[in-house]
Amino acid sequence: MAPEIAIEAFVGTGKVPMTPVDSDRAYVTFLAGAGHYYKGVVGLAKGLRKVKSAYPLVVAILPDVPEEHREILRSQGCIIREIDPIYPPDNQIQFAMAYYIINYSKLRIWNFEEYNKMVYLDADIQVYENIDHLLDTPNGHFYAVMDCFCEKTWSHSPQHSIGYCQQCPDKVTWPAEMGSHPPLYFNAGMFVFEPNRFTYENLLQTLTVTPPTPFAEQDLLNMFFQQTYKPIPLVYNLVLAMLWRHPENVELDKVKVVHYCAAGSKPWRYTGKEANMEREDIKMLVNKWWDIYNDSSLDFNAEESEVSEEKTFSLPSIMAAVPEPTVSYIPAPSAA
Ligand SMILES: O=c1ccn([C@@H]2O[C@H](COP(=O)(O)OP(=O)(O)O[C@H]3O[C@H](CO)[C@H](O)[C@H](O)[C@H]3O)[C@@H](O)[C@H]2O)c(=O)[nH]1
Ligand SMILES: O[C@H]1[C@H](O)[C@@H](O)[C@H](O)[C@@H](O)[C@H]1O
Repeated sequence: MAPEIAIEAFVGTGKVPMTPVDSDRAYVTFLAGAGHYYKGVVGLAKGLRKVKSAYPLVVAILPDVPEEHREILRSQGCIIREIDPIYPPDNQIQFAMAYYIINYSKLRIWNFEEYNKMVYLDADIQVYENIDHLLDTPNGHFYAVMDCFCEKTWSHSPQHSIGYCQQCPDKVTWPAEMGSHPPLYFNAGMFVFEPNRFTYENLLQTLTVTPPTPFAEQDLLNMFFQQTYKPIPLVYNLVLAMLWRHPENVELDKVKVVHYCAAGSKPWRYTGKEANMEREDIKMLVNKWWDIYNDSSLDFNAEESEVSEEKTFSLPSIMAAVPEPTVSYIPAPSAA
């Protein structure tokens, strides 16, 4: 049976609010390392400007991001929020990608209590239509898009082993002999959440007693928010593999948010040589990303912007009052 998708709240009219917006709402992304992901954040900041989002983009940033990258992000109007890394308990585990270990640090965003509601977006995401209405969704739920289990990064999973995917649950049904049906599982590249200190501490506490698993913080978040998770339509996070795995579920012209997560699809690394990367729809989406990235008319203009500078400058003083709970640090492999 197809799962219930929470669409009633999505009245996205395409209209952009003209009145001053709540300063306790924002978009947030996460940045680690000295590689090229900062380009993703630049692209995202420009993409949000292009769709006339009324809310700022906060960047949860790890200490290993070089100063010149931080400077570029500031010059693009991003609000830089320093975070410390978070690592899971020590364990011999093979992550789906070795660098996923660093993604546990994303959990710090629950501590951004100066915001009541945020939309999290990975740096390899681009927003092509205004999605500010996601910040009007009723509180008390964790909103995200259901993932697909068909790519080989999922080969560790029982779902993948029998060819089951929640995107087409009737094609291969879940066999009774494999136990109870697995709960719905979301992709953690995009989600709507409420920062909250209690949730934050609870998440970190849960992490200390949860052995790491292949999809790192994505698995942890799925477990933690299982009861409050509400699936939202895939137009809010098109995981690219959906294009070749479940084309019948995708209406590309309606997609608002594209997630360049398929192997070889990150626009700043795209060569077209990896599997599926020569598809016309992929080429079109990669070009569309570059068009925004290269569009200098979308560069941040402090005078035109209504993003509150006050907020930018008041952050350190707010956060100075909030001590970070202790977690263990270990060196992480870097993502190219
Ligand atoms: O060196 C890095 C690696 C990651 N990131 C940040 O972490 C995010 C997640 O990394 P990927 O985009 O490479 O991850 P995928 O899209 O392949 O993976 C999926 O699984 C991951 C499991 O850790 C996360 O949950 C992620 O959000 C989800 O989309 C990036 O977008 C970026 O914001 C960096 O800044 N630098
Ligand atoms: O959640 C995962 C993740 O985003 C991976 O990067 C991608 O390869 C998978 O297809 C997806 O299911």
